[in-house]
Amino acid sequence: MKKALLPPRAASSSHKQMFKKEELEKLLEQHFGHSGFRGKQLEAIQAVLSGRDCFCLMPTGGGKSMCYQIPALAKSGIVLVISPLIALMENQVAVLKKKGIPADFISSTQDACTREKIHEDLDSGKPSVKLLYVTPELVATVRFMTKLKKLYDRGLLSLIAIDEAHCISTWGHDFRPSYRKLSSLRSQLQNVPILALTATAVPKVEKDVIQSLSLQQPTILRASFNRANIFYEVRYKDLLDNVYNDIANLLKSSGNVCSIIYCLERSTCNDLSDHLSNNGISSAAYHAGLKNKMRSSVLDDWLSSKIQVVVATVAFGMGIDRQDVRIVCHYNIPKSMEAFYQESGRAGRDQLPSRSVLYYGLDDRSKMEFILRNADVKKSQSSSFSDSTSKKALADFSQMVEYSEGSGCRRKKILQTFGEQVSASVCQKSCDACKHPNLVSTRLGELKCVPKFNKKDGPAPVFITSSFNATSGGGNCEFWNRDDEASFSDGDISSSDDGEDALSSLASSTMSSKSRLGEKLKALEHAEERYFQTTVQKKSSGLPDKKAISETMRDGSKKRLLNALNQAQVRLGNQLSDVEASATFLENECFKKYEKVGKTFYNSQVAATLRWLSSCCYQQITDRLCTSSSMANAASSEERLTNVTSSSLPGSACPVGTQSETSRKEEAHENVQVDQPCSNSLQMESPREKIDLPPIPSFSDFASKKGKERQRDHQIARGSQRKAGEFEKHERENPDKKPRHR
Ligand SMILES: Nc1ncnc2c1ncn2[C@@H]1O[C@H](COP(=O)(O)OP(=O)(O)OP(=O)(O)O)[C@@H](O)[C@H]1O
Ligand SMILES: [Mg+2]
Repeated sequence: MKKALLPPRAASSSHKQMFKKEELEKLLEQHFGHSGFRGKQLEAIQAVLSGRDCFCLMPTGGGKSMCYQIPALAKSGIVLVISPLIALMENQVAVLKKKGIPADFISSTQDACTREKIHEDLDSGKPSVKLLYVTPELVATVRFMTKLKKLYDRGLLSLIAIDEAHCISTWGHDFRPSYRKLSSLRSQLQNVPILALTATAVPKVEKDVIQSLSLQQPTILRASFNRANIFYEVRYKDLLDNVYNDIANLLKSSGNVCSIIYCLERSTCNDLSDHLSNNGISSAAYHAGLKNKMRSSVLDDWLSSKIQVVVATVAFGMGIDRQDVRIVCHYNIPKSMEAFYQESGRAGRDQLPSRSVLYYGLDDRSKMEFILRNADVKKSQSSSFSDSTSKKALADFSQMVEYSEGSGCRRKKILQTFGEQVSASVCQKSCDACKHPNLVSTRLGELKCVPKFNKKDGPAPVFITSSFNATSGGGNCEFWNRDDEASFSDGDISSSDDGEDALSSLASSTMSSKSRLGEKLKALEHAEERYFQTTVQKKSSGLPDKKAISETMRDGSKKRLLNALNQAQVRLGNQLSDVEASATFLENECFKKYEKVGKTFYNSQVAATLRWLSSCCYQQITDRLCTSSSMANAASSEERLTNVTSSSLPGSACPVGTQSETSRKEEAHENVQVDQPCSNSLQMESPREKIDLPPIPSFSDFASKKGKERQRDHQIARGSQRKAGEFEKHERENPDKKPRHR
């Protein structure tokens, strides 16, 4: 049956209704229990209620949602809220419903029946819903746009609010291609006011948002970005004995308060979370490598205070709305001040005193610079990404380096980055530099004595660890995730009706990373080569403390080797007699060889061994591990190693160091070692017997071998219909095992 149409939309005067401050305050009090408006809330609300477009810049936790929630209560009709994440929508709708405010969201995660009910309500001519949350993908579909136009024609659309509006700008730190599709809203729904909300204050982003959305003479509101309740602090990893312990102590001494620790890599999240749990701190890891169910349960546990600490990658991002987060730590330096501001801003949303602690490491700086320099490989397919974007990313990052390495007020630095000129008194001693200026400058002085301090423009140290998988674009490092919509899990963004778009962009993005793989490998190889040439040759006598290999690091390596050995067992279908002892043995090999030259070389050797384990055959492993009897000696040899001084290291029962050193890097290193003061002690570790062991492949050999294997698999798959059928069947039966684009 055809639904009765309401008269054409109410006169535009209804859009220009004026509301007094007192009336709006009453709504705020009645529905939300707040006594007064904050920041620019009142101005934003009055602007949109008077029918004007509005661009509203307010800090994280500043109360931007209220700018569209109050108008929804003040006026008839529906406020359409466009939001980037389903989790964010679900959260807000649940809170509003609890308060008795009619709100709903439409997403692919709902069952058909729920969605149908919402559509029926919208079509009814008198919808009960006041706030309707949708994703940008849904807005871009013809079906939904037709529905919106109908609402508009009936005068039932009172406001379009675009939350996290910076996602529309490629200059922002959270660009989402789907936000681009919102640019047609203005022309399709001409008289509805648009409210763009963001906490990203870079002037270029502001301009871009206003232009992209075609906002008409918008009211532009900018609140101060000062988060006065957050104490900012930087700790220097290179000056700490053990960063994990430092974090554990920080959390314990703060009374096990609600905290978030951001890490760059998934493996760090797991390791650090384990460490904290072992130290009696209730914590869990959260990253994209976990299954959806696991992630939801971690999030639920954290939101309900079952666990207090989440150790997460940036996957734990927008929309996390727990009010009482007291500490936000960054275990690795973020890529930009915008990202840092957003992430640290998740602390103290209840306005109570909170802390931001950034752990700054010189290796982290080099690593991030390397990633940013090579970011165009990952993003080459994006039309809007170019070389200059990579330069911009490096420039943005340099602000974080200045923040960390500067002795001035941290708060001032943050605010200045966002174009806010502030007086010296703004901080009120609520950052480490203002509160303990002498201590901060002493630490900076010590930092400058760390040898790698001045190596700013040099090559990045070798950091190709097991968790940095170049063939998948650094799959375990979630640095790119927030920028790469295709990388979100099904539950994060709406698949809506334009799934094909998402699929094609996924495919093209995968293609691009493959086609640029050679380039990336070259860059990696080049960086390694230069590193070995410059750093190793420059080495003078002695090993500075900071290069020493700690027990924690050794334990971490053993764990990684153990994992790799377990994976190798699964891959080869063969069992090793004692995997733990094998891992200990392999770690010992790395340690004995590189203890004298420091952790970078040690890490590099561990990484090479991990790569080797992922591609070698069973015979090669057993050869390298000598015999099972030698293995038995490994554990006891390790005990000895931890207790003896470096100069008295005994030779191992196994022929460590006798393998043919085919890795180019290792050869280079060995050659250089001849001139090193430590070479003698390394030579002391001469083998008892000579056995030719299989080579450890260099990173590029490893990657190209993997590439060839993939190509071969592909050809086989293409050549055999039957096999392809089987593969598809397997994929259907094991949906969870489908490769993710991450
Ligand atoms: N006027 C107010 N008085 C007191 N509390 C308020 C007021 N306005 C909003 N809040 C509270 O502040 C908290 C943060 O609000 P909101 O989630 O809207 O912030 P936001 O600006 O959207 O932050 P983000 O950028 O992180 O999304 C909420 O708990 C909200 O209830
Ligand atoms: Mg918000």
